[in-house]
Formats: sequence, structure tokens, C-alpha cells
Amino acid sequence: MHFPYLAGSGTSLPGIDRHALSQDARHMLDRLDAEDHPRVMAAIERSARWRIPIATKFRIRLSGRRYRWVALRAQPEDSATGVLWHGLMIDITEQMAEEARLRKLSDTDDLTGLANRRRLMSRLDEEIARSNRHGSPLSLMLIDLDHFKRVNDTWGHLQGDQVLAEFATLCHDLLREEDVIGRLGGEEFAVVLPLTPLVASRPLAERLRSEIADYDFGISSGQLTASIGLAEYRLGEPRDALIERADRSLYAAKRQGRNRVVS
Ligand SMILES: Nc1nc2c(ncn2[C@@H]2O[C@H](COP(=O)(O)OP(=O)(O)OP(=O)(O)O)[C@@H](O)[C@H]2O)c(=O)[nH]1
Repeated sequence: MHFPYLAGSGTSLPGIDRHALSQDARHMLDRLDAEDHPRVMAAIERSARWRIPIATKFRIRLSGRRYRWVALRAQPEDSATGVLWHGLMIDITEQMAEEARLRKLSDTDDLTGLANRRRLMSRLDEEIARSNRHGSPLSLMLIDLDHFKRVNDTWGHLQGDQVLAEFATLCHDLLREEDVIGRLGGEEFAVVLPLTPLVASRPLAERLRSEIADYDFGISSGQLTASIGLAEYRLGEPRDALIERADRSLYAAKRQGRNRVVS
């Protein structure tokens, strides 16, 4: 492969000699990010074989760990020597960064920095699908802070916000990397625990509960506790059935006096 013709900023691909490209496309292909390489080569091959347009994006490595995102669109046609593509390569690095920023923004709870409800539900769906595929265990933990209204009433809403943020950090530190903790809203949180059966999530929830009760949130000790409802996923059941069982456990924990775990 080679680039017989380049115009516009194609003449100034960072660190790539365009004259060398006119002889051999490898000067650019060698700089494809390793993760993108097989996908891009497969797209080129498909386009060549079936004469269908290419539309793909990839990263070009620069020096160090830097890279640029490039969008490629090209139309193949027969030529005397094989396949000739006419197309465009556009630097979309800024758009990709902006997209990532917006995605993070729309997935994140402002106050706590945790996953928001939308993100949490989508992760739960993914883990349910995985569990159904492999038969692997999965637990869901619902956490609701006890008498949080009193915290607001006594210390003010701003302090209440601060407590919620600290609570999020505490939980985050106590959980594993693959556990997904999110804020469902208000003072209610949820944790998706992949590969975790009830026998393992129960002691974890107990530990979390006792750490919360012992933690000094700066609102005089012993003032903040949490009730936790637990449920293990049953293969094949819909997501809402799992949530409902965890919710019933949480409700039972509240009814039985709060500051406890019910599964
Ligand atoms: N500071 C702060 N308070 C919040 C936020 N979201 C919800 N709350 C408060 O959380 C409290 C929830 O009150 P309730 O649902 O009555 O529950 P509770 O007082 O925690 O009592 P139980 O759950 O029954 O133990 C309300 O006072 C809300 O105003 C928030 O983002 N920041």
C-alpha cells in the first residue's frame, strides 16, 4: 500500500515524511496504536475485497505516550494496479477528548463523583448479561443512610452534602476495583458486586456497615449509620426483580431498627 496523492494537512502528518508515504503506507501504519491496528487492517481488507467504503477511526502514536485520533473515510475503486481509495483523514483528537469529557459528565454524580443512576443501571445490565452467559454469581447491595434528614436539620444542607461526599469516598476505598458503586439519588447508594455470591457479599456489607458506623464524619461520632439490603442475582431473572429483592431487604433493615444488613 502507498499514498500516491496527499493534500491539505495530509502533507504534514506529525513526524511522518509524506514523500516516504507516497512509496510505502507502512510509515503511517507502523504508527497505528497497537489496539487499533487489527481493526483498521481488517476494515481495509474488507473494503478492498468487497469494494465497500471504509469509515473508521484510529490513533496515530507520536513521540512518548502522546497520540492523535484520526477519522478515516474512503471510497474504493478498481485501478490498473489493484484498489485505489479516494478519501479523507481528519484529525479528530479534540472531538474525541470532548466526547470523553461529556460521557464522563453524563455518567457521573456531581456531588460524590460516583457513577450516577444511569451509569450504574447500565453496568448492572452488563454484569447481568455476563452472569447469564457464564453462570457467574452477582450480588447487588443497596445502601441507605439512616435518618439523614436529621443530619441536614442539625448541621445544615451544605454539611449534609459534605457527609455524602465523604461517605462516597469511604465506600470507594473499602470496595474492590471491579465493584461498581453509584448514587441512586438522595442518600441512597448501590453497589454492583460482580463474581460475588451472597456468602461473600454478606460479610462485605457487614464490614461496610460497621466502618460507616465507626467513621468520624465530623458530625459527632455515632451519628451516621447505614441500612443495607442485599440480594444475589438468580439466573434468567430480569434486572428489576433483582433490584426489588434488594429493595425489600433494605426496607426490612430499616424496619428492624436500621444500622443493619438484611439479605
Ligand atoms: N445534604 C443533602 N441532603 C440530601 C440530598 N439528597 C437528599 N437529601 C436529604 O436526605 C433526607 C432523606 O430523608 P428521608 O427519605 O426521610 O430518610 P432519612 O431521614 O434518611 O430516614 P430513613 O431513611 O428512614 O432512615 C432528606 O432530608 C433529603 O433532603 C443531597 O444531595 N444533599
